Amino acid sequence: MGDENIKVVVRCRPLNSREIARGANRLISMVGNQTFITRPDVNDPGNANKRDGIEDVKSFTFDKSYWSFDKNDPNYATQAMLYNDLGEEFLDYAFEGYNTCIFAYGQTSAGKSYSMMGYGEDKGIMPLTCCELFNRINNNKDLELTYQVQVSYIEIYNERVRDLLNPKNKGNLKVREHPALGPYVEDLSKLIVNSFIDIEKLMDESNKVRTVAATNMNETSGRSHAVFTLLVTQKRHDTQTNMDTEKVSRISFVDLAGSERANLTGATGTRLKEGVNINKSLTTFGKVIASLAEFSVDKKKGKKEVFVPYRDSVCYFHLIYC
Ligand SMILES: Nc1ncnc2c1ncn2[C@@H]1O[C@H](COP(=O)(O)OP(=O)(O)OP(=O)(O)O)[C@@H](O)[C@H]1O
Repeated sequence: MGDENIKVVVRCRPLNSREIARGANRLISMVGNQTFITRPDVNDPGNANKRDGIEDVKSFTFDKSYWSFDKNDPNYATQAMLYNDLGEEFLDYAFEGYNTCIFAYGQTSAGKSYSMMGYGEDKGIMPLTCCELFNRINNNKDLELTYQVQVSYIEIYNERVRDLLNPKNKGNLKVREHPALGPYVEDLSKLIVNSFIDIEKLMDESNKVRTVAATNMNETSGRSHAVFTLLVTQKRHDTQTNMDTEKVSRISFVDLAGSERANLTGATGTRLKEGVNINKSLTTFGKVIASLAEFSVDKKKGKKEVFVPYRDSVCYFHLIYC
């Protein structure tokens, strides 16, 4: 985005069984922070004329390109590498009192849930960050400082907000706007947790509740956006002045629903309606990010206002302010 406050990274996953069965070729390669995409018909002599004047390989530059194509490759980017690069920095900012947010965006089966949550022993950035948060808290030697950690977990499905920590609350939670604090979800549970084990238990329970349905493209396709938030309160008691001060920061992890095209997924009926809502909110996401990027450029030129369409989707009205 060209803004030092936003980092954009990309990760390439291994071919899945469906792609291997189809005899799919790898079109992606990565060098340093660059990602290259080769045209699928590059070796097809029959298409040589069509390719005239069009690049065979397109290159894209990101803050970092993670190569996770082959677990046996010495350059394979592990979950720990992603955490070390991104999660550590998040925690540093949180302890300084800043709010941070990480989104995983990509089409279904791209590896969003793998990178964010992880599967089995391959823990993703979310659990690894939570684990290290408690390591740092437990290693705190400053006797004037105490911590409180709260978590909330929501899913946004068909533009409706649902509390994953209180699934009995089936309702459609309202996103409201506080005049000073900005948007918030009304009646959302915020549970106090005292250890990483507490968080693991909550995640396990709530992930079972998450709206997941198999599509043609991914057996465990997440059909909803999921937002897990850590609210960290640092309380300092100054023994000399007998005064208390508080620093509150928020870390939000967002696992977006797949950005697939409806015809590829074989979606009909409810699945198609979901797809339409998912794409609507992802289109809004694109517009919001583009407007923020424009704002960042215009701000440098002295322009003060750019319209950012947060309200076009309940998802971004809530998320972008996280
Ligand atoms: N970096 C990786 N290394 C190894 N396997 C991976 C990696 N990323 C993804 N996978 C595997 O690819 C499959 C699809 O990944 P995942 O479920 O994370 O996709 P997704 O983007 O969350 O899809 P959806 O939007 O449909 O929920 C999973 O079986 C996962 O284990």
